[in-house]
Amino acid sequence: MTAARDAAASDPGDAQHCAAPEPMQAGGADGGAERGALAASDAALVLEGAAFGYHGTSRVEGLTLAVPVGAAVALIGPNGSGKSTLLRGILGLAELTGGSIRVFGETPDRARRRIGSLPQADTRDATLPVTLRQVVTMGLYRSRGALRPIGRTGREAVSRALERVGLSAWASRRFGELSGGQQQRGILARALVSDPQLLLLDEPFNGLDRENRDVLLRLVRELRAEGRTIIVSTHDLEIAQEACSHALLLASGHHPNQPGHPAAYGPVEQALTLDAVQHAFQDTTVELDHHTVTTTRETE
Ligand SMILES: Nc1ncnc2c1ncn2[C@@H]1O[C@H](COP(=O)(O)OP(=O)(O)OP(=O)(O)O)[C@@H](O)[C@H]1O
Repeated sequence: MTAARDAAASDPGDAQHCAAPEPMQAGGADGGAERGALAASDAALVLEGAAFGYHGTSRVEGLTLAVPVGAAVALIGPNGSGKSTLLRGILGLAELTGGSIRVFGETPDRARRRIGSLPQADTRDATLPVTLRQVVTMGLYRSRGALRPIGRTGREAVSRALERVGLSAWASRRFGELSGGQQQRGILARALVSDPQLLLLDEPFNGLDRENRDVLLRLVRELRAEGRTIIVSTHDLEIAQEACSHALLLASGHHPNQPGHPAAYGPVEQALTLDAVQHAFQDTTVELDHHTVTTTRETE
């Protein structure tokens, strides 16, 4: 295995496998120093003791870190450690159950127009009778509202987004007729159409074939080179090493109902260490070399 995908299939809630060491400080891999050095205006995201969850219950907690503008952060952790919940919290869709959050110095609700997001593939309905172009156009509704006509500028933005992900020729196709990888790129175009400064990508590489994976990897690098900030959750640690400047590792709680917590945060080369990966993926054997990070369940 060249990724933590299989490890992530293990049950994070099994307390026997979760005899975890005390959580490392999120700033442990230089995150603290970085946070101190970053003026609020240089940070795309600042979390101070933040916790996020649902119905008053935290699902991920203890997040104290700053993400510099222009960083690409790989968000890594086993199933249930709270990756999606954190991403939803940044969008203002999961409750802030503790601490504070600032996105470009604002609350998530106020910053929402500056954020583009790609949700997990299994949260989409591909049966809707809409074309790819219509799906991408939906990305403009957040800033303009669904009832206001899109106009020429909007149509051009949609065309540019489609071109960017290499799907111009497929614009009139029904979304559900596209392959999984093309749908993924289409949703990325929807996220890009409003020219966001912060992109939240929830496991965009899951289930992609090599070609679509490479297209997406290239896009992540390009978007970052344009100065956009990206937070991408992934089970593929190679992607973190290939395309990201920073890594945030989340570990599961010690018991099924305990929230996840950060195991490490910082520049990839400092945060993505064997120790930190082992801490995050507690019931797996992890190997790390210059090129690949391999995890294997101990039971295998
Ligand atoms: N809408 C919700 N309401 C209540 N609990 C939720 C909701 N969504 C997720 N959870 C719970 O929050 C915890 C964290 O889930 P989350 O999806 O954030 O983890 P994850 O790290 O993204 O996992 P995965 O890798 O499987 O996507 C889990 O225990 C999950 O059951």
